[in-house]
This record gives sequence, C-alpha cells and structure tokens, in this order.
Amino acid sequence: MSGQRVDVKVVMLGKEYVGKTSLVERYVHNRFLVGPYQNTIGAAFVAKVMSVGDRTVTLGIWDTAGSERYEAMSRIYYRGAKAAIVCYDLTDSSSFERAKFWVKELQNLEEGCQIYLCGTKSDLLEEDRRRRRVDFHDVQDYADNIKAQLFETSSKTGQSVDELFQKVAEDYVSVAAFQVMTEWCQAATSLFDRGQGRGPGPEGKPVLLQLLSSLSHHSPGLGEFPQRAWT
Ligand SMILES: Nc1nc2c(ncn2[C@@H]2O[C@H](COP(=O)(O)OP(=O)(O)OP(=O)(O)O)[C@@H](O)[C@H]2O)c(=O)[nH]1
Repeated sequence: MSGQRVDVKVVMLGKEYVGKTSLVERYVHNRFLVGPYQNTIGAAFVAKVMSVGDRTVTLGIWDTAGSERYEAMSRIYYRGAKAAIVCYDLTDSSSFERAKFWVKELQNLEEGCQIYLCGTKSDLLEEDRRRRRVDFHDVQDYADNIKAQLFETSSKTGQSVDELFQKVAEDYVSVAAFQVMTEWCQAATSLFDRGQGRGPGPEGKPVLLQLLSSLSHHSPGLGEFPQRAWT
C-alpha cells in the first residue's frame, strides 16, 4: 500500500483499550482478534479503497496509541486529518471524558476535521444492559452541539462498523463536490461580472461550457443541471 494516493486522512483517537485497533481490524480485514490485549505503540497506518456511488475513495487510516504516554505523538497524527473517529467504550465513563479531551483538541487545532463519535463494544450491552456507563441521549446532545456524527459499534459482531467508515467516505465526497461547486460558482460569477462568460475559451468553446465540463468531470451529476439550463 505504500505510495498509494490517499483521498481522506482519517485518524482514530481515544483512551487506551477503547477498541480503536479492533475497529480498524474489523473494517479492513473483517475480523475480530481474540487473545491477550496488545496496546498500540506510536501509531499504525492502513489504507482502504472503497466505493461511494460510482466514485472510488481511498481512506488512509491512522490508528493512534491511546495511552497518555503517547499523547504528544497522537497530536502529530491528527494534523491535516479530514476526519477523526473519536472512540469511547460504552462500558467506561472515563473513556468518554477522554473523548471530550480529543474533541476539544481538534476543535482548537484542526478546524477542518469532521468529527465522528464512536461508542464501542456495544455487544457487551447486548449481553447485559446494566453495563452501559455512557448514556446514548447525553452523547447525542453533545454530538449535536459539536456537529459530530454518532455511532455505537461492536467490532466483535461488526455492528455499525461498515456504516461508520462508509459515512466518512460519503461525507468526504459530498464536501469535495460542494467545494468544486463553490469554486465553479465563483469562477462563473467572476466571468459574468467581466462579461466574458459566453466568449471563447482556449479550446474554442465558450468559457462557461468549459467550466461546466470540468465540473461534470470532478463531480458527475453536479454539472448536469446548469449544463442543460445554459445550452
Ligand atoms: N467485547 C468487545 N471487546 C472489544 C471490542 N473492541 C475491542 N475489544 C477488546 O478491548 C480490548 C482493547 O482493544 P484494542 O482494539 O486493542 O484497543 P485500543 O483502543 O486500540 O487500545 P490502545 O492501542 O491501547 O490505544 C481488547 O481486548 C479487545 O479484544 C468490542 O467491540 N467488543
């Protein structure tokens, strides 16, 4: 996978033992490793290619170490991340406090990073509801406040794991499409302001049509409406 182009840098954050590595294992290899717990040292990277509609998106996932000993190192890994999956263990309230710590960090230092809150080990609640230590509605309110998405997953059973990563990729595609659309609108407005929109561009086609075909190329579907309206 080395040298592979990555579309979305995703970072896994959260207290040690919450299940970050297990989440990545379940998603990438569709397996749940049993055996003695091995804490992550530093960080691990894996890339996963996936589909969103007719587009291919490559997620580059950084699995960080949850131990506070590696806190400074985890900061290096969330730099430039477009998405952060901030994990907490549904059976451990202190892990949710730690999740809030990471959310604050991201809000202060990585403004452009979309946050996904992930309550892990939901299978343990299936076995015994009394084990829940983090209330769903409290977290949902918190998630709404910070404009984050909320998922409750189990790496053991696979519950909601694919949905979580799929949402990350889908959000990336819609944000990218929105950016292209915004840039296109700005370019079109500026051409119209200068009265050049219908003039010929470098390929002999009207400049606006050239912009539209570039928009359609980057975001299939988005270019259809204006193209129909203006030709
Ligand atoms: N029952 C259950 N156990 C889980 C689940 N996810 C992880 N675990 C267990 O929780 C322990 C910690 O999991 P890891 O994935 O190593 O946790 P981590 O967050 O990567 O830990 P650090 O690397 O120390 O940050 C392991 O014993 C896992 O088997 C889950 O969904 N259900």
